Amino acid sequence: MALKNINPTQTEAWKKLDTHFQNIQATHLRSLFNDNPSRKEEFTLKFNDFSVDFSKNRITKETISHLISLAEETELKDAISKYFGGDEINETEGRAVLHTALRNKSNNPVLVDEQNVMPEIRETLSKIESFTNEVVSGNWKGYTNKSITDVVNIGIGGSDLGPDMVVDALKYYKNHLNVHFVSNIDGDHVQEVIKNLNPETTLFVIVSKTFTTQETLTNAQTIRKWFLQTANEAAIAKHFVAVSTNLKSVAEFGIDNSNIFPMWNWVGGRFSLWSTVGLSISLAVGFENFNSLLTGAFEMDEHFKNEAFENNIPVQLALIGIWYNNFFGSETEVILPYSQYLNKLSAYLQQAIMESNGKSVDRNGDKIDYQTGSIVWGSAGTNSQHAYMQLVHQGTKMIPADFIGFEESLYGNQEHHEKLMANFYAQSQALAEGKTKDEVHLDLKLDGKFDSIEKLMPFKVFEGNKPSNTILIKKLTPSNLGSLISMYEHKIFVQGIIWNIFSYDQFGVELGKELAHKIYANR
Ligand SMILES: O=P(O)(O)OC[C@H]1O[C@](O)(CO)[C@@H](O)[C@@H]1O
Repeated sequence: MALKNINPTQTEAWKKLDTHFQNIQATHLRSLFNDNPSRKEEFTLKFNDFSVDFSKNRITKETISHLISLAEETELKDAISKYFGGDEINETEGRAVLHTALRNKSNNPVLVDEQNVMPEIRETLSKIESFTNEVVSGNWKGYTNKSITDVVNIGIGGSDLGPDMVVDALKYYKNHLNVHFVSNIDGDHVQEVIKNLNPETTLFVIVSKTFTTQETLTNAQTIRKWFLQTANEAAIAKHFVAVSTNLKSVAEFGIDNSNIFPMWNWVGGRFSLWSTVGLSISLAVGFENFNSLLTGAFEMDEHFKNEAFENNIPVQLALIGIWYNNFFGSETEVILPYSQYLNKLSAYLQQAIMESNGKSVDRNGDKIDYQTGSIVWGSAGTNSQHAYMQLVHQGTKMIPADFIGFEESLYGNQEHHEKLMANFYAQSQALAEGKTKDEVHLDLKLDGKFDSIEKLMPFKVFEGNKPSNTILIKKLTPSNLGSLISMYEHKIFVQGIIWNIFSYDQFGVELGKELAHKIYANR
């Protein structure tokens, strides 16, 4: 069944939000906190090891209630059941959107065209498991009978960003295999990766859902040629595996049938790390950890599917994002994980969010006259503080922020962790509260060319009232990482539903590809 086609700006809730915005836009977060000493508790939602504090947002209970009405009027509930139920909600490509089935740990079947896809998913997972065990244990031998030491993932976009981000995020859980990523068509990228590798002990995982992507095929061919300088064709079977839906083209590349890891059309590239695209993750951290990642995602799926909107973390994140995007006119969001392990999270989310919701026609094909997908950026704190946070604190733009932090560090270096978390809390507090003239007076010393405190004052005052979410998680485990990624995936879904767009195609990237092919052919 098709998704409903409802213009959000024509809903009653939108009109109420418009009026409510006029009333609340000048209200300062300081006064919201002063007026309600239990604001933090009232605006915090808990789930497993997660505690998500929404209190530093420019919202009241009334805002939330209008936003929930917006979700109801745009029939989010019906959309959620179509999403999980395997309906063809990717209508422009005629496909279901079922990355959630890949981590379905329940016994419930998932039907695509009336066929339960769970047996096939489980079979593929066991193929990932046995292959991972063979390689990690050293039983899998290369063409000179040596065990594998290095793995190279060759892919781009969703066939690179997800595995690369997760392998980096779970570095603490890694085994002895060195995992590398080649994505850019820039020949220097591939050269830098292979220059120190030994073909006898390297496994290449070619990841391409379509197996037509110029970057991936070019890099794979270059690596194949490099490999064949020292090995013969028969050795390819021991060193090249592929992940794809296009089994014919993979076979033509010369990859052994038993080395093909299938994936499915109903998994979007940017949501594919849970599928065989996650093979490099499983190789890097072992199948058990990969499976925990899936379980964590599944638990967030269940929360999202079953929890009432007012207690539903992805729904709240999405609604508050819409509040800033469509009423305050914010154009960007910054993602600030206070963990070096998550430094690549925002690069991953850029594709997930911007490729999904960067759309300007609605589900009816009509031009949209309201803002859709946000521009997403960010990197690990505290480095971000010494780079771009000046603009977030005192610039002219309102940039909602997601602070992501962990109660425990992995190596337990308490002094570092306490300093890290002091910064984590300080940033969101500074953004929310700012610093008033009176507070500046108390500690102002005259600097530079200024001969009076009054003249220096404007530069030292912080307006504050800058919103943020605080996502506090007990510890960076594979399972919690799975929940975190799944949380953002569902935020994307909810926003796409409310904006009345199709989130699961990406035609916007095709024109550039076509032109590049033409320019190359006519060079
Ligand atoms: O896995 P493939 O088919 O090589 O595609 C790679 C990427 O290209 C895109 O289609 C966009 O360029 C992404 O959606 C996808 O993740």
